[in-house]
Amino acid sequence: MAEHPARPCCLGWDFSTQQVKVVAVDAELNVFYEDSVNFDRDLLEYGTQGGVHVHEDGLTVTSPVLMWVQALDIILERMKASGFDFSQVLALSGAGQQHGSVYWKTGASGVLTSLSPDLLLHKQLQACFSIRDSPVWMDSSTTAQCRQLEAAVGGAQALSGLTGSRAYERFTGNQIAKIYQQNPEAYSHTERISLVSSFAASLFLGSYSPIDYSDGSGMNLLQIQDKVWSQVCLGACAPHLEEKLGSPVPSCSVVGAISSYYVQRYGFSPGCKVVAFTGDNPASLAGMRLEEGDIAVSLGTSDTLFLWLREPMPALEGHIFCNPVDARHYMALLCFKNGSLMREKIRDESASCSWSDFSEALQSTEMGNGGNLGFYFDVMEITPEIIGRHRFSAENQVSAFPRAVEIRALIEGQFMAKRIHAEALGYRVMPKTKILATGGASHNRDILQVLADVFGAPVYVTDTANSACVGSAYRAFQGLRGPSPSICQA
Ligand SMILES: O=C(CO)[C@@H](O)[C@H](O)CF
Repeated sequence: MAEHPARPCCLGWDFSTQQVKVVAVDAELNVFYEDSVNFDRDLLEYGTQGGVHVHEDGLTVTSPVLMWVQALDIILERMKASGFDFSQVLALSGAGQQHGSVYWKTGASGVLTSLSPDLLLHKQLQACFSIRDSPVWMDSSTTAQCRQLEAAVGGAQALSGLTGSRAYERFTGNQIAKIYQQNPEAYSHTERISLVSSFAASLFLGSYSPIDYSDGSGMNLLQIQDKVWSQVCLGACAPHLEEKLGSPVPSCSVVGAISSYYVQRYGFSPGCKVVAFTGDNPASLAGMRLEEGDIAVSLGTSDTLFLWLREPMPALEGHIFCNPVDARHYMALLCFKNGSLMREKIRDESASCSWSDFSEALQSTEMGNGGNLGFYFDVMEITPEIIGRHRFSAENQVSAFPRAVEIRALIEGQFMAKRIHAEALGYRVMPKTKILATGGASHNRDILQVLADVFGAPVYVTDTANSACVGSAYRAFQGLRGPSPSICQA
């Protein structure tokens, strides 16, 4: 086998909804290796669609936890077969789809700490989970538990002020409450509850990894200011929950050295460090190298805004998480369901299905659209909860606009809504603000010009395909540097 030159690196993992992915990043931050296992394509025996099972009630959505474990086995075996030099891995970190949860059965820690290097992980962990089908972020079956939690803390705004979000069905505390209420025996046989991120870190550690502040902010359980579990929220969800969760840690913490399983089976260095894993969106914020005052706008099927905040103002819309890069700061996520599908509908109706006609309409109309405003929600919007098309001239509400006015009204309305909701969460445009645009619509310069005009800031286009993985590798390097008193300790 040709000798590869030594190339010290960090690995970044992403345990996402549809796949497990890994990148290797060298000291110059170049990605020189990547691989992925797609659950639907490569693990047919689990029968998932989009990596999940949607249950008959149409609300419950789960993923088989052993599928995630087996995907990791496949990637590691492929890396080994390709001659990847694991001894050069200085540290690793990773991301997981947010809000999903893993339930380790009583006694599982004994298996995790004594893994045999002669066997694959999924063969050894078969009996380690009290819940074999983990609830994931697409689940919306816990509305009753959401109302119970909000009532326990004094309402939706009170919960948002405490944990960064009002109660959401996908948030982990509500999922745990449902399992406790509907499957108390499984809950009583659970010794540890992980997020997908800390579950993945546990596989590498060979012991239970703590939950990090940033992903823990997506549970409706963590007090985001004090960075401790909220006793009133824990108590409202399930008994003895704090001991099952363990104590949360700063996101850039080194949580331990890699398990001897990987040293003996794959040739990792015994000194390889494991840095706390976090949620996919916090990891993406790191991967996009966002700084204070910056915004990342993902213009896809739904539009997602990533904000870096110093002084958050928790609201009933959007989510505030502890910042994964600087524990003194925060990040916010705003999701808008009426994104590209809405833009495509108006393109078809008012620009003859042509993006070039759409662009010409934006070029032929002035910023401010002569005082005409439009808000377009053909599906029930998340932010805020509203549906329908609403048009206003400078004088009053109207039922239609000329074609070119309609197009500018759509785009200006979408971006003004983003700025208004961002500022409601405490975001402020700063002189150094950069806007990073990604996703389909970021290929249209005329749409980006409106984005720049609305925010009064320069717009840069970025590719975020690997952002969660690459961000995780960056965070592994950050963890290696050791806790900077200012930014790693809250
Ligand atoms: O629910 C979400 C964020 O709150 C999603 O972006 C998941 O993190 C996707 F995995």
